[in-house]
Amino acid sequence: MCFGCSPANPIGLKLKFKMDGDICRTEFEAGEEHQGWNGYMHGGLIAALLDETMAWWLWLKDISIMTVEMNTRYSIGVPIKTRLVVESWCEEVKRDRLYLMAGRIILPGGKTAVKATAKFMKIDPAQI
Ligand SMILES: CCCCCCCCCCCC(=O)SCCNC(=O)CCNC(=O)[C@H](O)C(C)(C)COP(=O)(O)OP(=O)(O)OC[C@H]1O[C@@H](n2cnc3c(N)ncnc32)[C@H](O)[C@@H]1OP(=O)(O)O
Repeated sequence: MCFGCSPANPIGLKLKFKMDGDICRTEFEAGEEHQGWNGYMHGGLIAALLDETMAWWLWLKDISIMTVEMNTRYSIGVPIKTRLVVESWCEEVKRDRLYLMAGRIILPGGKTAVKATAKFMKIDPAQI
């Protein structure tokens, strides 16, 4: 029951993903329960949004992976009760096992609030 994407997880983000060319995209609106500072989304949950969106770029291509490293650059506070667009893409594949991914959160109006890069390692699907 994935915290990011399962429709059955009562406290999950219930994200749904679509590929658009080589971009994986989802939308999310944070509520009061997702706050850190008043009015703004919690940074750890922002990282979860990006982790999940980068992971789904790979899942949608039937690649079983786990996150092994992630870096997040928070440039603008992410307001709650605001429609966010989250995008991910693949930048490089090393030795057919390590996927260097990137993602961003876009605010209404088009500004990028948060950027992330991460490494995902291909695993045996039987491991998960
Ligand atoms: C229905 C749909 C649901 C869909 C549901 C979608 C859910 C998505 C969830 C989001 C994704 C997550 O958050 S996943 C959860 C968070 N992540 C984790 O818990 C991962 C924990 N880590 C692990 O379990 C392990 O590290 C593995 C299995 C990933 C890899 O272990 P391993 O197979 O033993 O690999 P290991 O020997 O360590 O490393 C292999 C090679 O990669 C190199 N390597 C290792 N780490 C790195 C690194 N960060 N950067 C560079 N290189 C690295 C090593 O040096 C080594 O090089 P060489 O010696 O070969 O030269």
